[in-house]
Amino acid sequence: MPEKILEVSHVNAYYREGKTRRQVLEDVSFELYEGEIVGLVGESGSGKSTLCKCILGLLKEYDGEIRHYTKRPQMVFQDPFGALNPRKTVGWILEEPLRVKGGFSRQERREKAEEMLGRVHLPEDFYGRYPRELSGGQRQRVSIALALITGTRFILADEPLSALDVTVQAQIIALLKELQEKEKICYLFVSHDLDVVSMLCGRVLFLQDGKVHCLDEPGGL
Ligand SMILES: Nc1ncnc2c1ncn2[C@@H]1O[C@H](COP(=O)(O)OP(=O)(O)OP(=O)(O)O)[C@@H](O)[C@H]1O
Repeated sequence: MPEKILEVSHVNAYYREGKTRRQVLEDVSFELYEGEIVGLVGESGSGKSTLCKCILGLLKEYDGEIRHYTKRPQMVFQDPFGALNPRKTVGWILEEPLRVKGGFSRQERREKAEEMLGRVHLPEDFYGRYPRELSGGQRQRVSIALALITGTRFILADEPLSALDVTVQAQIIALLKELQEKEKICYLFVSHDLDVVSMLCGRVLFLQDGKVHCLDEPGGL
C-alpha cells in the first residue's frame, strides 16, 4: 500500500478585499501518495497558486484541513535562474538547507551536496560552478537537487519545464520520472501544457471556478 503524503479535506480559501473576503477555493479535497505525479491544471486565475500556497503554509486564510504525512514539500519553480542565488556556487546553494538545519560538519555537507549532484546526473565538479555557468536544464537539475537535499519526498513543481526548450524538457521529464520510480518521490505538477500533463501524470486535478475535479486517466486530455 503506497504511503500517503498529503490529505486536503474540504478546503475553502479566501482573499481579503477591504472589509469583505472573496472565496477562491471551494470545498477542495484530494489525497496524494508516494510515487505519484499528479497534475494540477486549470485556467489562469482558477486558483492553482492559491492551492499551492495553502499546501506550503503560506496562505493562512482557509478553512478545512491540510494534513502532511511526511516532510513538508519543496517548490521547484519555472525559472531556475531566479531560484538560485547568482552570487553563490552550486555547492554553497545545495548546502544551505543543511547549514540552516545544523548538525552537519563541513565535510558531511560537501559529501551530501556531491551525492545530490549525482542523483540529478550532474558531474561532481559542478560543485564549484556558479548558476550563470550552467544551462537552463542544468539549473533546473540543481533546483531539483536543492528540493531533495532537505529529505522531502514531495515536490510542488510550478511549470518546471516551461522555460526550457523541447529536448531539454524531455531530459528533465526523464529525471522526474526516474526519481518517481526509484525514490518514490511524489509531485504535484502545475502546468498549462496538457500534452506534458497527459504524458507525465497518473492523475490530474482540474480546478474550475474554485472547485476541483479529479481525472484518474488523463491520457486523453
Ligand atoms: N494576493 C491576492 N489577493 C487577492 N486576490 C488574489 C491574490 N492572489 C490571487 N488572487 C486572485 O485569486 C484567484 C486565483 O488566483 P491564482 O493565482 O491562485 O490562480 P492561478 O490558477 O494560479 O493562475 P495562473 O495560472 O495565472 O498562475 C484570481 O482571481 C486572483 O486574481
